[in-house]
Amino acid sequence: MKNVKVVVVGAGVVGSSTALCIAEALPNCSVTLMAERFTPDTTSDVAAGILMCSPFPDIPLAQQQKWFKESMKHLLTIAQSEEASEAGVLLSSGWQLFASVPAEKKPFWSEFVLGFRTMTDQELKRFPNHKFGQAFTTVKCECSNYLPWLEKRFRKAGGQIVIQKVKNLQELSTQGYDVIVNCSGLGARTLVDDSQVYPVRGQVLKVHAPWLQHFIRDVGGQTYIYPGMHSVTLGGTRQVEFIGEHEQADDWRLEPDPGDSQDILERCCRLEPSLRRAKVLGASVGLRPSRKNVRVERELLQLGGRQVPVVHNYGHGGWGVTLSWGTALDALILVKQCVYQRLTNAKL
Ligand SMILES: Cc1cc2nc3c(=O)[nH]c(=O)nc-3n(C[C@H](O)[C@H](O)[C@H](O)COP(=O)(O)OP(=O)(O)OC[C@H]3O[C@@H](n4cnc5c(N)ncnc54)[C@H](O)[C@@H]3O)c2cc1C
Ligand SMILES: O=C(O)CCC(=O)C(=O)O
Repeated sequence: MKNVKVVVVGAGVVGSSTALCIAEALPNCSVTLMAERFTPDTTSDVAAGILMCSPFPDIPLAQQQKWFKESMKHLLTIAQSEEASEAGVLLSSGWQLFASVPAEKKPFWSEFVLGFRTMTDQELKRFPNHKFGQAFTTVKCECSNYLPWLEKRFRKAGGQIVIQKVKNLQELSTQGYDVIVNCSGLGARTLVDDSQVYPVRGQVLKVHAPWLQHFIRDVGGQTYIYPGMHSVTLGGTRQVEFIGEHEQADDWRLEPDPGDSQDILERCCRLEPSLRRAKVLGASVGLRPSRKNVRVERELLQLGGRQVPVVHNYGHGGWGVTLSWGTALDALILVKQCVYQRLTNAKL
């Protein structure tokens, strides 16, 4: 008999990873993954899925390093196993370029990717507009494969799937859930009334260019070329304005913009001229669930006449694939605390 009912709201890469971690670690709990949209209709399905990251300003770097390291370890294990093709997880090598020499010559995650080094002058020659570059091997995670793979593993661990929009957390309490895990991404704006989460629109193109084997990322220019399993992803856009030092975004358009597509293709062709002969397969748009700092914490809420613990795990912005497994493991620790409290209180 399953003694504690846990519900995870949200089936993007963050919710699916979190639900799987809980289901595998707590076999005596009943775990339900509930969402309005599943793959292939989530923001996560739009992601290029490359493991890199920009830091969040107010979260200790050591914690962010741990998240990166855990995700990398998990995905590298898959990439090096016979599951790699089904899970859509592969190694990806290439270059990250800078127009001028950056103050920080190494990102905070440099020791967790493979073979991180500064590019040689010889390598930089083909990029005359860039003065500095880094070469390394990271992981690329194709969410169109990875999300169904996570879902399959979740079901195997005894998890249940429910397709449903949650109007408010009270209804989950009324349905008898003992612990609520909120992985609703941008949906947290309405679900938990968090106006700190905002959409940052991103558009990408998929092209057929099987001759490309290396990624190229222009850090300042928002331009990237990521060869993958099925196609090459070209990006990107980051539709956001700065009001003073604060980002402000109100672009909710989900349909691809032909002007953006043209601009992306132009920028990518400047970096990699062979793309002029590539066949464009399509364009897609996602709204990054951005927040100054990702929220991984728990609180106790009064819902429908009883106190219910809620664990939050949302607001990963442009780096949700990268941080998904690391933050899921931290959310699991918080869920374990809630379950422990629930069981010890129940005995009193
Ligand atoms: C163009 C683009 C490229 C990107 N590339 C990368 C990359 O290379 N690497 C990387 O790390 N990240 C990348 N990202 C960022 C990444 O896509 C996001 O950080 C990630 O998808 C966030 O995952 P999530 O699970 O939090 O949100 P989502 O994928 O948006 O999932 C949210 C889930 O919550 C559900 N939900 C919301 N509200 C409710 C509700 N009220 N009731 C029920 N269900 C609800 C939704 O239906 C959905 O299932 C990219 C993003 C974009 C747009
Ligand atoms: O920025 C990148 O290079 C990777 C893609 C991404 O994370 C994004 O577009 O948000």
